[in-house]
Amino acid sequence: MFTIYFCGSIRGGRQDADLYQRIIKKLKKYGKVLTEFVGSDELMGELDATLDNDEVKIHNNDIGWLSTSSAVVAEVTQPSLGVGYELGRAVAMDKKVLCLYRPQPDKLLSAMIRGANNDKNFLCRDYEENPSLILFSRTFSKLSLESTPKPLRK
Ligand SMILES: O=c1[nH]c(=O)n([C@H]2C[C@H](O)[C@@H](COP(=O)(O)O)O2)cc1CO
Repeated sequence: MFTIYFCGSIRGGRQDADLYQRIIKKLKKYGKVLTEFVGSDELMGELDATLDNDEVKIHNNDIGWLSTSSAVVAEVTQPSLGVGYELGRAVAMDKKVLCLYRPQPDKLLSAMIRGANNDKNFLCRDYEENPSLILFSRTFSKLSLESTPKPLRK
């Protein structure tokens, strides 16, 4: 099953939480979103309770999901240490990554994120308000095709 690890700011600031929820809803058309709670304070509260509000458990649980994910999608407009950390770990795990950024003068995107774009397995894309399904379908068909093993020639 195609699984997606979605990253979005939590302690970095929740002003884009509704947007995360809308993105997650669209992502669910392509596969299972492992971190649906990032768009919902209610789901996050439930998960935190299952993990005893223990930060080591939260961290290890997330890294476990990250390592099993087929692709990582991050909304990076609202700066977040946790999202930056997840992206670094994702690159180290050789994951396929899509970063989504809404350009704005008071929230400039880190060069460590935009500069990681290689138009191959780390994509960084600017967008306005709602990322289109076309962007996801292009990205995921590219990412999933690339990760599909090719049949061996006889
Ligand atoms: O309680 C949490 N649970 C959790 O899964 N995270 C992960 C998911 C988010 O993509 C990312 C947000 O990091 P931050 O809280 O530094 O903004 O970290 C972050 C927190 C809080 O730091």
